[in-house]
Amino acid sequence: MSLTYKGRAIIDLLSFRFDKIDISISLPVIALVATLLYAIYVLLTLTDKPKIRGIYEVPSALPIVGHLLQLGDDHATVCEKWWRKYKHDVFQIRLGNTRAVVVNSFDACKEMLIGHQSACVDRPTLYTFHGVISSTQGFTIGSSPWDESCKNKRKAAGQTLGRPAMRSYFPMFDLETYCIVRDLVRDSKGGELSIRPYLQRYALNTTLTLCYGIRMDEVYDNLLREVLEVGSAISLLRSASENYQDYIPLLRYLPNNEKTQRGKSLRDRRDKYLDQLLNQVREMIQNGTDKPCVAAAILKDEETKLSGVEVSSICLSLVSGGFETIPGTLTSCIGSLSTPEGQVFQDRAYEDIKRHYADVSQAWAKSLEVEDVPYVNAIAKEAERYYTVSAMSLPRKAHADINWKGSTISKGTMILINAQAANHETEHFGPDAGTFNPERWLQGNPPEEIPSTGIQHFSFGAGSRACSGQLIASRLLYTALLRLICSFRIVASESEPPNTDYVDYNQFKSALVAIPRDFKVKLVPRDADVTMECMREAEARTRDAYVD
Ligand code: HEM
Repeated sequence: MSLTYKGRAIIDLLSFRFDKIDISISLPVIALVATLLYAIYVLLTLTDKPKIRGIYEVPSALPIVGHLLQLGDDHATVCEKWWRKYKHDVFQIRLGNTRAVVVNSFDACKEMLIGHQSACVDRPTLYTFHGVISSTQGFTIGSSPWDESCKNKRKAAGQTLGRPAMRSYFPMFDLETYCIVRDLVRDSKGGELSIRPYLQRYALNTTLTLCYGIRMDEVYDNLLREVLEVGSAISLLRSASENYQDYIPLLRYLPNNEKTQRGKSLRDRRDKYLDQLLNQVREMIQNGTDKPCVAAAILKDEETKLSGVEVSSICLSLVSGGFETIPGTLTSCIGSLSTPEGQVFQDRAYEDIKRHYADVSQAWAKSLEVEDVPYVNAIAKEAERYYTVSAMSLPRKAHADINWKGSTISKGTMILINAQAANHETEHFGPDAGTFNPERWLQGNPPEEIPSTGIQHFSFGAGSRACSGQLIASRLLYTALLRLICSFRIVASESEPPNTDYVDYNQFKSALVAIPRDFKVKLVPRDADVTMECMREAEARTRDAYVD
């Protein structure tokens, strides 16, 4: 076969090059350049932990950034897609220089968080959140590495949030849920409104009362809005996609580092209101008007071995633990209940409440003490599952080597729990896992709760670092839902309806805790006289309970 003119020219060119190169000099040079290039590549792909043998690594990581760009804003959804695409429910990825193991399926989350609970009890420390923002008030419990101080703080928080303490909070639950209904009645007047601000005040007042014995009566109180704004901005700075400098150290040294500056400014604003709250407690102690609360107990030196920073950290943990998670879950739950399908659930819940109690007034009073209306419990549990407000939970770190099906996840490796993926796994929850359906938790007619065996969902995490506020959270959800359902039929606005997609309802997917998109509802009174009577009773019960 004869070569074309072009082919011959290429061969000539190649042979010319080879003829001219002195092989004896060029080989070491080529080897050196190759080694250098390889060394640079290794340097740019270096991680805190070496690749874990036997655990699938998601392909196409880039030098320096690893998988950060591919993960985008919505880590939970992207990781779920990778699980389905590559058919590995547990895989490893690179967040810049940090190697992380991502756990996606229900069974794998359970195995990791419960089966290996003592080995994954640690939390990672991040440059911006731990180094900049938390430098003055200490780490919150949820971001503390597993050490003596963390154990003490968890113990102290456990006493405040545990079952025995719950009884003393009945007046607070009563007052705060009464105030939600009171202000909704006052402000709705047949029109439409956004319910989230009322629920934010509810959650924040609860934790401010526990920590400082202080509450705010106004939905748009300045201090209240400042706490919420700063808290949300900090939650955003904790996310990997918003804050590459945590994983790409070089970025920390850029001049005019905007993330560090923002972190410092948020820290200063937070210090200011925390000091203000603590000073108010000091003043109340001096005047003899202080309420039983974490800060007063510690300031009065009542049997505590905690340092000043630990006290701030506990208060901060409780305030930040509840202020977005509770309103996020409740607001989006109300969104689902307000749709035409959701209104059926509301009516059935209302029937169930009336089945359990002689009248609505008794249901209001008892909702503080027990969660015994199955339909309301089912709605709360479904809201927790469906709207997984902390989609990637709080990051964990291996405290010891973990033997994961024959592979070793070495001590110090970051572990990410994809709670959103596990909570919507069709293999576990059935084909309607992606639908808001409280009745999945019920059986029979009249409805009874299906007896719960083991872990129900991963919205509160699980195991040794599970949410410390779970008990109080479920009471807060239950009481508010019961009182709202008894008082109103909640109907979605036609012009500003809720987004009820379990991913898209969240306007900031990169934040640690979801912030639901705005929507409006119309509140149709079920029986205005009965609601008025319930409010009068609650007002009488809670009068003088807490200062404003
Ligand atoms: C619907 C409401 C809530 C949700 C969905 C929620 C969710 C979570 C999650 C996912 C974790 C991490 C668990 C893990 O790593 O396994 C956590 C930790 C924590 N939560 Fe909650 N939470 C809620 C309400 C609350 C409330 C009301 C408080 C306090 C008043 C609170 C206090 C805490 C604390 C202190 C931790 C840290 C535990 C630790 O690291 O040892 N949470 N929460």
